[in-house]
Amino acid sequence: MNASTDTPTRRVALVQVASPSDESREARIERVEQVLRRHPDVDLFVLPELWSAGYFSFERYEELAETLDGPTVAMARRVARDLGASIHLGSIVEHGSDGALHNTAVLIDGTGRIAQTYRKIHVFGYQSLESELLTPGTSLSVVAGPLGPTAGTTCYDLRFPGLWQELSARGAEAVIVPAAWPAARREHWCLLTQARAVEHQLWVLACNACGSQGDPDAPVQLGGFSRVVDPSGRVVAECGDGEEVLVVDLDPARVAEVRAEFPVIADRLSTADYAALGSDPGEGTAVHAAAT
Ligand SMILES: NC(=O)CCC(=O)C(=O)O
Repeated sequence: MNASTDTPTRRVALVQVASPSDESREARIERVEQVLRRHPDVDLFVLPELWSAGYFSFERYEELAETLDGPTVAMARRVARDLGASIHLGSIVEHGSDGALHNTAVLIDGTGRIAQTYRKIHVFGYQSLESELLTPGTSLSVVAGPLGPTAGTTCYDLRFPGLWQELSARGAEAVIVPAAWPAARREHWCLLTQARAVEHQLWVLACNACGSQGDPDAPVQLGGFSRVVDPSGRVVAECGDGEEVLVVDLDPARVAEVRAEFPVIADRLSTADYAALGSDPGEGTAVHAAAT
C-alpha cells in the first residue's frame, strides 16, 4: 500500500527465460509453468517474445505455430486462473484464422480470460526471417491492467516512436514489451526502453529473452537485461544476462504524480498536427514541401 495515495502497490514479475534449441517446446512450457507457480503473490507476470517456440527457430515456425487455444496460451490461462494473477505471456507464433502466421502477444487476466491480443506491427528483417515468415498486425488496443490502462508492443516496435505516441494518445499508462533482442544491440535496448518511458511518462515493462538460440553452428546470443522503467525514465529494477525472475512492487499512482509534476504530455501535439505544420526555410532551401 502506498502511504501517500492509499493505492495498493502491484507486484510485477519479469520472467527472463532462455529457449535453447535442444529443449522441446513442451518441456519448456512445463518448466515455465513451474517457475510461475513458485510466485503465488504476483499480480502481473511478463514473459519474453516467442519464448516457447524460440524466436530464432525460424525453420520451425510453421510446425510450432499455434492458435489461441494452443499449449502456450492454455498453460498461461490455467496458471492465471489458479494464482489469480494477470499473465502477459510474451508472444506466440499464431496460426491466425486468416491462414497467416503472426507474432501475437497475449495478455490474460486473473480469471484466465484473454484480455488482449496484439499482433506485432513491425516484423523484423535484419539478420532475421521474421518479416518473410510472419504477417504484420493491423490493430492496437489499450485495456485495463494491474498498473492501469495497458498496451502491448513487441521488441522491434521499440524503435518506432509514432506507434508509442499513438498508444499514449489512446491512454496507455503501462506498455509491456516482450522481446528477443540480441546482446549485440543491448545499448539500443537500454536507451530505447528508457526513452519511451520518458517521452510518454508511462511504465515500460520490458522482458527480454536470454541464452543462445537458433542454429547451433551460428547461434544468436540474446541480450537479457529485462527491466522495469518508471514514468520518469528511472530504471527501477533490471535483470542480468541469465535466467531470472525479477520481482518488483510498483505504485500505479506514480504515472499521475510524474505527469502532474512535469506536464509535458499536455504540451504534445498529435502526429497529424505536426504533419500539418508550415515550412519556413528562412534563408535556406526547403527540401520538403509543407502539407497543404
Ligand atoms: N525480435 C526483434 O524484434 C529484434 C529487434 C532487434 O533486435 C532490434 O531492433 O535491434
